This record gives sequence, structure tokens and C-alpha cells, in this order.
Amino acid sequence: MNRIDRVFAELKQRKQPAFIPFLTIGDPDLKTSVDIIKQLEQSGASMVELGVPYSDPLADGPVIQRSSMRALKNHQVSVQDVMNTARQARSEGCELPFILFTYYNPVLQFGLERIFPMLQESEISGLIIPDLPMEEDAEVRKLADEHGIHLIPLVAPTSNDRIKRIVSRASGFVYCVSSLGVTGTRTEFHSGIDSFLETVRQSTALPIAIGFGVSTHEQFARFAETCDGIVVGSALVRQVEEALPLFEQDATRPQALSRIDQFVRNLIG
Ligand SMILES: O=P(O)(O)OC[C@@H](O)[C@@H](O)c1c[nH]c2ccccc12
Repeated sequence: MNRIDRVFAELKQRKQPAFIPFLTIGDPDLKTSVDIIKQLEQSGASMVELGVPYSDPLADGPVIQRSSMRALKNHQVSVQDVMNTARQARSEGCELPFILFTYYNPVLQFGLERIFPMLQESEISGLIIPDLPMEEDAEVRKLADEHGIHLIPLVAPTSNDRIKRIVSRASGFVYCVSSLGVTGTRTEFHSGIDSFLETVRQSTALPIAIGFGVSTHEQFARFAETCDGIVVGSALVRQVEEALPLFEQDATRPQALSRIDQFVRNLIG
């Protein structure tokens, strides 16, 4: 059974939502990313989106854009580096399911035929490609299925009649985008968010997760009532950004990690 399926099944029994953080890998460096992933597991994460930094992150707001730029400036982080980070975290005892999060271009550069066997070897259980439209995903979906990797689709409040078609081919879980626009913390969400989530819920037996804009415990708790998982990216990446000076010195790295621990514990309560 795919690790993602197992975790959702366990959480459903416990009537708990999945906390799914997104992290830009290589920000500020690959070793720190491994340490942060392990910290996230200890703090209560259910699975982790491993973000491949990209030079043209069109769907990302300023926090994740800055994070990608730092990773690319420091180390030119590649898909291979992100897969190596997953292997390293696994070798250091991390049991969390990993989801590779990448725009389509780095996947094409790496090579469709090459990437899936390597994702499988790296024990990466899921893949999210936000700029791969359903109409063009047949080859990727076929390869993902053949390698037991969930190709997780995104649906938006404006997807409307496309929702049924998108979720009918979904695997793993359905990622519901809470608002229009780019990633980034928000004080309010799309006005029709609750009916949108209900529409998705009625359209699939798969778990549904929501992302975009979540940064507070109140928002987490609100969505935990109707969703099986909550994705948090920018608010966490912001914590990493603010802790960068602490990560720079060995003596203060524990403080940086406990800052992330505190953020997560406050968030998921
Ligand atoms: O950052 P936010 O607002 O918490 O949203 C999650 C988001 O970061 C993560 O899932 C993500 C990062 N980059 C993306 C691009 C498109 C869709 C989703 C994403």
C-alpha cells in the first residue's frame, strides 16, 4: 500500500486531519532541509510536500518565490537533489510519506522516462505538478500509475464542471485550492469555499486536502471540519526565512528548529 494511503487510513480511524507542510528543498541548504523534515515529523506532520525550487514559480507568492531564489542562488537545487534529500531523511529514520512538488519544466528537463523509476527508488509516494493541465497529463499519469506513485491533482473554486473530470482520474488525494491567485497567507478565502469543498467531496471517495493561505490554528481547525488534510506552505517557509540567521550557526540551530516546532504545534493545536 502506498504510504499516503496508509497515513490517510490511519488518520481517518483517529478522526484526525493530515497536516501537510510544503518546504522548499535547499533553502537555505540541503542538509538543513533534512533537519527541518525530521523536525516536522516530530512536531506532527503527516506527510511533506518536497518543493523543487524553480526560477519561474508562476503560481507562487513572494515568500515561496524568495525561498526558491535562495535555494537556486546557494546551490542550484535540482530534482535529483530533492530526491537525494528524501533518501537522506529516510536513512535518518523519517517515516513520513513524501510528495515531490515541482513545476512541469524541471520534470521535462529530468526526463519523464527517468524520473518515475527514481521517484520509486527514493520512496517518494506522490507527485504534484501544478502547471500540468488535465488535458496534457495522460503520459505522466500512465507512468505514475505504473510506478505506484500518486499523481495528485489540484482543483480550484473556478474548476466547476471540470471538477468531476479532474477527480475521476485522481490518485492519492485531491488538492483543493482555497482561493484564486498565488500561494501566500490569507485572512479570508474564496467566498464559495464551503460549497466548493462539498462539491469535491461529493465527486470523489478519495481524501480531500485544502491549501493556499492557511497560517493560523483557527483556519486549520475550520478546514479540519470538512477536509481530510490541510496543506501549509508559505507560513512555514516564512518561519524558515526568519530563522535563517539561527540556522547559520551550529550553536543556534536547535533554536531554529524549536521555532519551527512551536509554529507547527500552535498551528495544528
Ligand atoms: O503557501 P500556501 O498559501 O500555504 O499554499 C500551499 C502551497 O505553498 C503549496 O502547496 C504550493 C507551493 N507552490 C505551489 C504552487 C501551486 C499550488 C500549490 C503550491
